[in-house]
Amino acid sequence: MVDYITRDGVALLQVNNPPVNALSHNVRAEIKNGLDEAGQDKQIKAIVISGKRSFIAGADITEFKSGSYSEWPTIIDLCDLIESSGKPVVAAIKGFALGGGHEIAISCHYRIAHEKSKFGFPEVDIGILPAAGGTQRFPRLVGLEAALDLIPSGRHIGAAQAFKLGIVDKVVRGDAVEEAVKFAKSIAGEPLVDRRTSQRPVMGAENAVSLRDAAVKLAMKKKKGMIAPIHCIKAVMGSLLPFEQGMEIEASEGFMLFTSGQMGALQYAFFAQRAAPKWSLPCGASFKTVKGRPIRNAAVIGAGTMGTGIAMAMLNAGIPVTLVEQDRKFLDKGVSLLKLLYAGSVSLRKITQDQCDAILSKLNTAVGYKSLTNVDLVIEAVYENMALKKQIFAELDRICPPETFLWTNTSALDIDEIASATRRPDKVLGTHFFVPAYHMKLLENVRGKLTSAETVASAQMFGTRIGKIPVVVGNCHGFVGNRMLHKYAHESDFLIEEGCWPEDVDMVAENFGLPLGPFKVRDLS
Ligand SMILES: CCCCCCC/C=C/C(=O)SCCNC(=O)CCNC(=O)[C@H](O)C(C)(C)COP(=O)(O)OP(=O)(O)OC[C@H]1O[C@@H](n2cnc3c(N)ncnc32)[C@H](O)[C@@H]1OP(=O)(O)O
Repeated sequence: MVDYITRDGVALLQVNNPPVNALSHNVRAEIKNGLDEAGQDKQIKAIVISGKRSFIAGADITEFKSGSYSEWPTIIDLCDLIESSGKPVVAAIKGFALGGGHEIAISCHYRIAHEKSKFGFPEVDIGILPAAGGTQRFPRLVGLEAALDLIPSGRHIGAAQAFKLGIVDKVVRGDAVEEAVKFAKSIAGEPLVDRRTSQRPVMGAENAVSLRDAAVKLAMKKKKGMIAPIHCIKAVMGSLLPFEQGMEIEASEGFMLFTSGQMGALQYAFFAQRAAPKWSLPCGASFKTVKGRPIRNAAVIGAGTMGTGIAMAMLNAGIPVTLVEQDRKFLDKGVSLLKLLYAGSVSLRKITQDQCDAILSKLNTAVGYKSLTNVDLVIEAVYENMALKKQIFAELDRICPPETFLWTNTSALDIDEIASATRRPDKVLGTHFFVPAYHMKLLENVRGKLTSAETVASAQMFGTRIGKIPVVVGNCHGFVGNRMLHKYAHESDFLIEEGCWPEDVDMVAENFGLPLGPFKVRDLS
């Protein structure tokens, strides 16, 4: 799990724990053994810590449930051992240095990073905080302001920004490990006293109160209903005290999170999101046995809210899209809406004007279906009317090549009945997008009784490609998402009958953490 390699006076500890080099208990134990061995070997003058393929993506999240995250040696122990090492320790970072991996990196005396590496503290999104000294060392490395930005937000940053902030000492284009070994040799024997992060002062302390208040305000807006960001902020503020006292504050803030229901729920969601795209069918076919067909180009029928949203989701992923309407007036309206949304993204600086132009260059439009003779996929997104959908599918079946997938965006209609209008029911599937389709992550891929495994595999692959979390569901009224939503909607309606105002119901749901309350969602569709 951790290879120990010696190179001309340098000990290289290379973590090899696929898929993401999480710091499971065995890994921690082997890192500690490697540090001990290197410390005792008189021939070794410096140590490099790296990861095979990628650096370290953090603690092993499964251990927060099992409890073994707190078994000796913990990540706290490792960070202390690394920082107090008498021989220089250099982190060689490629890929991800996240969470506990980032904490290990900032406990090293130097950091050499590949230009494409990524840094972050995503703990907040799984309901905890960087509890291995991250809330204490990070402000000492980058200053209070940057720490209050990056720890409560969980945002990843690239190597260039990490260098600007002082996280990284050198950014390299070539092999970070080779560069780090070379660098480690060059600094062997140099004093380490000013390289120990925990011994540094925190920059920006004079503005502590205003920085804290701004961070709290932002966290309450951006991570509504979540308790972890506030505990992160409190722990970071503890860094203004001497290091040991700050560590105690980190531990007590961390304790409240490690025993919270939110931690359990967010970590359940972390694994559920990764499990959802893995599908299997009663016939035995599964994501392991059946390969999907890549979608090279697509058409969307209907330029309303759903159709334009779906087209945008595909355009964002670089898939050329033809947006189709029966009437030029509706088509123009849809295209204007789509352009307006992209212009909004440019003005909010989410994308540049050049990126916007490149995206829009992949958009074609058509009135009628005649031009759809060379598309891999058509997604129909007209309003929920069975007769209309069947008529469209019959026509698409006549015009599109026999291998073209014909998928329908429906939230409730019977996929088998729609498929019966075609001679290719094996290629028909329901794609239930959620409003706004360019943004919402969930995609229900609804399997009809004759939908083939290849079609399911292709829809799942397509979903992942356009940045969704695709889930295969059965063909029944309301599928899964709307069956759940119906209960939620009924309860919201009962509250209105009992005298609440819709805006009050929305406010409670939003304070709980939902981006939009139930009545605002209904207004959208
Ligand atoms: C008293 C002691 C106190 C100790 C305090 C400890 C403080 C430290 C806390 C932490 O470090 S918490 C963890 C922080 N890190 C993260 O949250 C990173 C999570 N992972 C990711 O964001 C992504 O996986 C990635 C690294 C960006 C890679 O993304 P990619 O899309 O390439 O892969 P995934 O599909 O997400 O993951 C592949 C595979 O790996 C599993 N996995 C990922 N990260 C972890 C992890 N940290 N622990 C355990 N397992 C992890 C993931 O579930 C996937 O599994 P499979 O679905 O393939 O089975």
